[in-house]
Amino acid sequence: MSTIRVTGLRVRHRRTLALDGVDLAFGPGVHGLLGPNGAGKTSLIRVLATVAEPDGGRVEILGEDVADRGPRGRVRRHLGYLPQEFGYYPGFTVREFVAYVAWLKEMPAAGTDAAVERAVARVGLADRIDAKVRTLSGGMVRRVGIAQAIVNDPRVLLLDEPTAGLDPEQRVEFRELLRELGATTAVIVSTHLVEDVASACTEVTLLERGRVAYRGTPAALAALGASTGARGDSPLERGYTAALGAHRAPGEVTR
Ligand SMILES: Nc1ncnc2c1ncn2[C@@H]1O[C@H](COP(=O)(O)OP(=O)(O)OP(=O)(O)O)[C@@H](O)[C@H]1O
Repeated sequence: MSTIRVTGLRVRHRRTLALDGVDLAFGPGVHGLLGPNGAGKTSLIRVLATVAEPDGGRVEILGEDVADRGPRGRVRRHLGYLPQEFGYYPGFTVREFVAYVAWLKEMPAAGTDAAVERAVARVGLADRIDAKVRTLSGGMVRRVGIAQAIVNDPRVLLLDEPTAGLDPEQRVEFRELLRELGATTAVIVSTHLVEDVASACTEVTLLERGRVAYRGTPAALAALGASTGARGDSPLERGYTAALGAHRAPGEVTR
């Protein structure tokens, strides 16, 4: 059984069809979500995070249909979510903020202190745990965002552009953490950086204008680029361009 199963998913924002009948399934592993601006990545992640309701289709997470309130509440305890724009309380310390999220996720109070310390240590901020969030750099705040997403040891972890704002060293560390988490968790990461996909992802889903343009391993995507002679500075970039080109109507201009 897949951890996440999405069938015929449709999401509309006013006149824009952000997701147009998407069928996808995800199990444990690190799943990279790629696609041009406006492809529908954030719309998909928000529906999976149960913060947005779809306009059509079905979303099952951990075997539960999240359209129903009861199952949705149960599923939320097993979700971790880092939105693209992540709101936090600057006056809280790292410890207070992550503990607050643990409380929101209805974690049993007894284990919370240890879980908060563990999550903060995993993102490399143990020495700043009692610092106020407002005193941290942008990259560190991003790591606090990741800590709050993993504090409940989620079975489904949804990260919307988590590497934005991280420096190269932090990115390398973050990818290691992703690989570790992916061993047991269904991790879905949207990113514009093909390097994130190359090194950390077990599978790639490429969205384009609300549809799935490609699904496969990073190696298969890179191979696609090699066989078509598409544009790009790395094998994966060439694969990305080739997959988009194949999905678009013939003769259409590449954005
Ligand atoms: N609140 C909104 N109101 C109107 N249109 C929206 C809204 N949110 C998204 N859209 C539109 O829906 C489409 C999909 O947007 P979405 O943010 O899901 O794409 P994305 O792949 O995450 O893009 P990006 O890479 O730029 O973050 C786009 O055409 C976007 O303009």
